[in-house]
Amino acid sequence: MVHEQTCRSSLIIRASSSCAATSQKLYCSSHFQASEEYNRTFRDYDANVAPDHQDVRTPLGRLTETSLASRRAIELARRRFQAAAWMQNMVGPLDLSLEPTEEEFRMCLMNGVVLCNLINKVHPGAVPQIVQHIPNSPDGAAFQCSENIKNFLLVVEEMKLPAFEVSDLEKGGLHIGWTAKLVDCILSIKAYYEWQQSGRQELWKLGSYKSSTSPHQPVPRPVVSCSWFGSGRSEVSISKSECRNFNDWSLDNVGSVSDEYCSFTEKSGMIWKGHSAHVMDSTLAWVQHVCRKYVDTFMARKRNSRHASVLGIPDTSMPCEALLKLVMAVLDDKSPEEVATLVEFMLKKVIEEYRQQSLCQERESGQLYLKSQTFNQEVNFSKNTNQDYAARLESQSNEIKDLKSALETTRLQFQKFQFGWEKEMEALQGKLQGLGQAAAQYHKVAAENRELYNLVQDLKGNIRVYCRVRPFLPGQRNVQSTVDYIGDRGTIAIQNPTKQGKDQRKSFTFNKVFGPSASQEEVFLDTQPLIRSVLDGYNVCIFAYGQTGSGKTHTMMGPNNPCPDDWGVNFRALNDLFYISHERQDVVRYEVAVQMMEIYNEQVRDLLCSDGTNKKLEIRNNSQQNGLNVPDASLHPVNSTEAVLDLMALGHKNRAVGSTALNERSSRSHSVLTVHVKGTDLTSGDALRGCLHLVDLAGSERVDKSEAIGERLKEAQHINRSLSALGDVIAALAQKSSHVPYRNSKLTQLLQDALGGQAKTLMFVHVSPDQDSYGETISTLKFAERVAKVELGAAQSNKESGEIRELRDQVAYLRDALARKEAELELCQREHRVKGNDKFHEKAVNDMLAVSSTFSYGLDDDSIRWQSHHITSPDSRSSSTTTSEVSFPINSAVGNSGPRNSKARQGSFDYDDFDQLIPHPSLERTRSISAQNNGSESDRKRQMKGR
Ligand SMILES: Nc1ncnc2c1ncn2[C@@H]1O[C@H](COP(=O)(O)OP(=O)(O)OP(=O)(O)O)[C@@H](O)[C@H]1O
Repeated sequence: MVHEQTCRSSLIIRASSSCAATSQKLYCSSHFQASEEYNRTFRDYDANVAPDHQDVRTPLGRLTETSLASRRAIELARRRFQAAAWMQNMVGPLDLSLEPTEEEFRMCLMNGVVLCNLINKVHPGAVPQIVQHIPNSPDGAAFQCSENIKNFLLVVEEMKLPAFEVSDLEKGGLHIGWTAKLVDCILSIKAYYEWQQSGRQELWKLGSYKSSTSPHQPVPRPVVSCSWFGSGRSEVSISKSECRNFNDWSLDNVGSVSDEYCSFTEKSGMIWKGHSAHVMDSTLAWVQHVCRKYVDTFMARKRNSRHASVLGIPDTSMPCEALLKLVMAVLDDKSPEEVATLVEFMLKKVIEEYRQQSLCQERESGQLYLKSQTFNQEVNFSKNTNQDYAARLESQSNEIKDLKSALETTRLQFQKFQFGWEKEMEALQGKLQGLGQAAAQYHKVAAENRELYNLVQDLKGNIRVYCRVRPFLPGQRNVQSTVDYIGDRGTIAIQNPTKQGKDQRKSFTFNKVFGPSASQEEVFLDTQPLIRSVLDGYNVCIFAYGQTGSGKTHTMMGPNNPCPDDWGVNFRALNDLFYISHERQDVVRYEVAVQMMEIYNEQVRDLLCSDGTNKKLEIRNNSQQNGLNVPDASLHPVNSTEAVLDLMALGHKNRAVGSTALNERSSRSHSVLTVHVKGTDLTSGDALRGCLHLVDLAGSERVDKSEAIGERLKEAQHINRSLSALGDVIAALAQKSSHVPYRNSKLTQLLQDALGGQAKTLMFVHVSPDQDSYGETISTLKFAERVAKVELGAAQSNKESGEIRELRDQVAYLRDALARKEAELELCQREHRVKGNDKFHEKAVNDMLAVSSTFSYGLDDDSIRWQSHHITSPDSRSSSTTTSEVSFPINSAVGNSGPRNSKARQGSFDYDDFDQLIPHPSLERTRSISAQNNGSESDRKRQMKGR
């Protein structure tokens, strides 16, 4: 079914009858359903879209020619604007507004330069030479115009694009739309250009193109399938650009397809050709009215979105308006029968299309909805996150505030404490000063206390005698004891079972008597104060006396491998010594050293000699420099009881031990452990010396009873002799004899400084309860009683002031010098005797002897004496000597500074040698004193020098 119109291109639509029938039904249904809504929305349309043309619209919606012309004018204007915009874009900038009038549009194109540039842009080189403006030439503009436009139109013609007349540019028009051809031409170039840009994948259907014989390149015509009307059954061939967007399908498109470039597709069976607009008859007007109503429905829906859900059509008016125009153009030349079918078909297509689009949009909106949901969730999440962050931030800022306030509080508290501490420090400083004063006072009081303490000890007696009765040994049970009674006040009664009457019982009194059951600790208790005296600078001697097997070693050492309870006096004394020295370490610094010797057969042996040679030692009581009586014995510094015990173990190993008939362990030597203590007062710097002799004497048994013979007899005799000498010394001390026989035995010689008046002595007298030992017991107790009655007078501490030390040094120095000179003199005398008649040597010796002097000193009367012996004859055997003596006092006693034997205190020296060898400042002082006291001596010395 084809219908053609002559004045304009016509659209030929082929549709199947079945489609038409279906469309008819749809149309009727939608018509009656929408009639009410149409009447309402039509009025809205008149008010919004065409308010100036309400007078030409009948209640049934008839359209007049005026309204169509008006719409056409609008459409033409839109196409013009579109063309102008595209030209600006392609070859701009142009002297052309966005919405140019038709005259402006013509003026812009009139010289043809824009057109040539445009065609060259689309088809480069299409117009090889563009005539530019020729100034100062009256015909230049006309020439330019004709040449450029002619060339442009040639190219357009070759490209089979819609052209225009040159006259269309040369003069303006009086009717609306006189630039329509110009606009059509531009837009067709635009369409071609866009097809070109798309890659030419579709056919260009706007017309045949010239072959390669054309001076320009062939331009293929694009064929664009528009899916606007359905899926293959019906298609409308139209410019691709005009189908790109549904909104673009406006009156411009209608105008475009109204030209003859709309074509025909065999597939769809529909042909659309351009045709001229005619006045429609009443049927057509009715159809148009229906379309109009349809359009107006969308308009109303645009304003009221709830209608969109009813019809499922996109909420836009422009496509509907374009559709209306299209329908009007299509139905323009149709018969009423054809119109009905065609319209129904078209409406059906429209509805389907819109439904599909609606579905797409729903899908899109669904996706959009999902996206928006996701987005909303993300927004909510981020909002929540932000809220969390904000909450955290707030809590952190609150914490910071709390911390700041806590810091401030702490700072204030610290300041408060600091202030308090400063106050306390001041108070403490005051207290410290007070304590310092108290400490000084304490030292003073402590010193006084020490003096008082030792005074009390002195009052108790410097020789104390304690008696200890040994218990019966295992196996001696049921044996009657000789000890009859032991009283509280140091009384012991010994009974003789073999005698009767007053001779049967003898009593003795000592400082204390310990019975057989007395423990080691009890025995030591009264010894303890003496240990303190050692540290105060006193000499202390503790010795155990008694017959063999009476328990001396047990008291002093304890049994073999003793437990602490069985420790003897030695262990306990040393323990106390170190304990007290440690207690006083802040006041006095003590140095402790140990010697251990034995006296065996009147020979002194070193028990701590590391090489085990047990060499014999000399006792030198005048060795005052270091306070050692036996300076050659090894001296071991110690700082603990354990160290002393180790040394004692070594000493006992070296001690000579033999067995006798009385006691297997009986030792036949006196053991002497001497602990030397040297203290330095940390405050005053005063030095003190003390020593503690711990003596385990050999057994005092009678020789006949011990049944010893040979070597043992000799040992026993030595032991008895030394014990007898000890008794003699004690007796001499008791009688205050001027001579005390210390040198009668090595034992008394060794213990001389501990037995004299300046020492404290404690003797443990041991008694065996055996009846067999009665005689020994009585003699032992008698000896002990004699000792107990000795009054030594006040003990003296070995403290040295600076002056005493100086004098002591001086004396020692002089003694050394004397010893040297004596050795020299003896050597000379020996030589003289050898050479006999050698006059020369004789004279020399005589000279020397003539000036020799003997220096003697003594401290007994707190003075130093100086005696000079002048030899007047060279023959020593017949020489006569004159003696002069000088003595001068010293401020304080030096102590036991030398032997009382006058021989030991004398030496000879030469005055001249004395001057040369002894440049001692103290001697100068001595000599000056000597000179003052004995002028004749110095005179004589000068005479000797002169000679
Ligand atoms: N008080 C005591 N308690 C218990 N046992 C003791 C006591 N005194 C001594 N003995 C014991 O008596 C024995 C002889 O003692 P000890 O060896 O001490 O005598 P001694 O006088 O030292 O003899 P010696 O002169 O031969 O050295 C030892 O077995 C000892 O254990």
